[in-house]
Amino acid sequence: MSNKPFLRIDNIRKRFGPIVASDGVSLEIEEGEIHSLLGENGAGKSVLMSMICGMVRPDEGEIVYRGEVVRFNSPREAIRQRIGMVHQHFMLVPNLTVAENYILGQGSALRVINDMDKVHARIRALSDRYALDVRPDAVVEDLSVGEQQRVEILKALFHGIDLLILDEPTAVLTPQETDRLLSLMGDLVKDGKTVVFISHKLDEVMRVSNRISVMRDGRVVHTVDVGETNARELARMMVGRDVRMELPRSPEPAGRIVLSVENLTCRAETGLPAVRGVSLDVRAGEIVGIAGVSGNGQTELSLALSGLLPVDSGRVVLNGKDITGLDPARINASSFSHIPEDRHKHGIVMSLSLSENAILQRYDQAPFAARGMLNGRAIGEHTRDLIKRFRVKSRDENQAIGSLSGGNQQKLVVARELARNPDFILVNQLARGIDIGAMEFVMEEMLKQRDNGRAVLLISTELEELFAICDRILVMFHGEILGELPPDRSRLDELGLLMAGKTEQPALAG
Ligand SMILES: Nc1ncnc2c1ncn2[C@@H]1O[C@H](COP(=O)(O)OP(=O)(O)OP(=O)(O)O)[C@@H](O)[C@H]1O
Repeated sequence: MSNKPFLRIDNIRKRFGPIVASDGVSLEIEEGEIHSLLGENGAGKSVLMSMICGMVRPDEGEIVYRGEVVRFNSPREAIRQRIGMVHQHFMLVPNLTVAENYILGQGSALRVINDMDKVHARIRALSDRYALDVRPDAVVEDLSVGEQQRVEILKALFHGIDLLILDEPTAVLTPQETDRLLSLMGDLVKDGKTVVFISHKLDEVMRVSNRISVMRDGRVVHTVDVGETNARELARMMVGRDVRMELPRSPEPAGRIVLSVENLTCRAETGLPAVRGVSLDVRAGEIVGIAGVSGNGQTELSLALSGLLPVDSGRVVLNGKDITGLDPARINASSFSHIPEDRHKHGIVMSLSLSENAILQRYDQAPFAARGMLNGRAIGEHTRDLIKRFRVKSRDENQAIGSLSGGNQQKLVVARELARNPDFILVNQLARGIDIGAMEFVMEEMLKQRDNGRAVLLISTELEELFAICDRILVMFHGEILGELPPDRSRLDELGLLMAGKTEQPALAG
């Protein structure tokens, strides 16, 4: 490694109106290292990476890359300088092939068509070299989430990047796919690439990093070598206190059936079958988990339960009452809370304030409304209480929710839904994007709900989330429930196999 750092971020400041996202942040990335970036929700990780990738311009400070001050005006300019980022939400065009995605916007169609053989050959060579299993002629929408992520990574390599930024890449992967990604990161650095890895999962960060930086309040407050730290210390650096990794649980037996799903079938928006005869019960005082790789019908199951997707056949019964096919507002009013997978689409209205979002389903009910008028004081008090209890990082309750960091938006949705005191809580991705300190708190709140006799159905791709709070875990694959397991970490491999659709061990030869 040379004396000059590969990438030096020097005293960068970035404000959004009164909000300080980067408060004089400085960071050095060395060539050939895996550098992880940790920090609480709203600490400023995404904004910092967006500045390195040309998506956001800093107000002050310098980015020095390979010894030269750089100012990127677009991601394309950053890619030209060999800096690429794989975002949490993939940027691929679903109905095009892998190769077509890679050459989008790359010069004249004629030249590209003539070069298509070369493009395919280059993709195959890179795929072989890094064992990525990417076929250049595969259509993106036919691929699983894990495969699409490999397509995104290979795209960055195809463009010849030397610095790869991965933003929470393991959030949607099975344990097996996560192992594979972590070892790929190792192979990339062996070939001289440099990786920045953003994650809230400390075990992964400990496994792959050379160095780890922790951000707080828009600054890097610690940079440590991996050999000199451990997960517990990292958690403390992030959150400023000890974080409990295991949550105590009371052994209360479950009570009456609150939600019963009988042989439910529905189709995805594309018209293809998505949920194929799912039956399950959730009882008062239990948390039932549904594990699975995303794209196996979980989205449609939760939308169908909450009235957001038509049901083809089967029944949903809540508190003994058939709610199948009711409109979402009526389901919402029947003691049914929903923490949705896609909070932007189904959870919040980005342009509205925190207050307005806090009472979205209850704006016409006491104490928030009386005689047809909104009661601003009651709404304000309620919202401030949610913000305080769930530590939603925000200026005040009148701020637009769209300007909060992703994790803080999620905290407000969870706070709102739990405050409604429902009998049944449907959760799809509880802690999506939430940092570990907040996750501990949110999980404790879920366990309190359980202990107070609520029934919870928790759909998640995060196994840690499921193991931490579920009483039993169902595994969903291709629209069906393939099996049930206790929340026992020693059976992680079994769970991973079920998530990949394997219900039986292969027969022994002979
Ligand atoms: N476009 C914007 N307008 C206003 N404020 C913004 C904007 N983008 C980011 N912020 C603010 O900047 C701060 C840092 O946000 P950032 O998204 O970088 O946090 P983060 O560390 O990535 O958090 P998370 O782990 O929740 O993703 C937050 O307080 C956020 O509200």
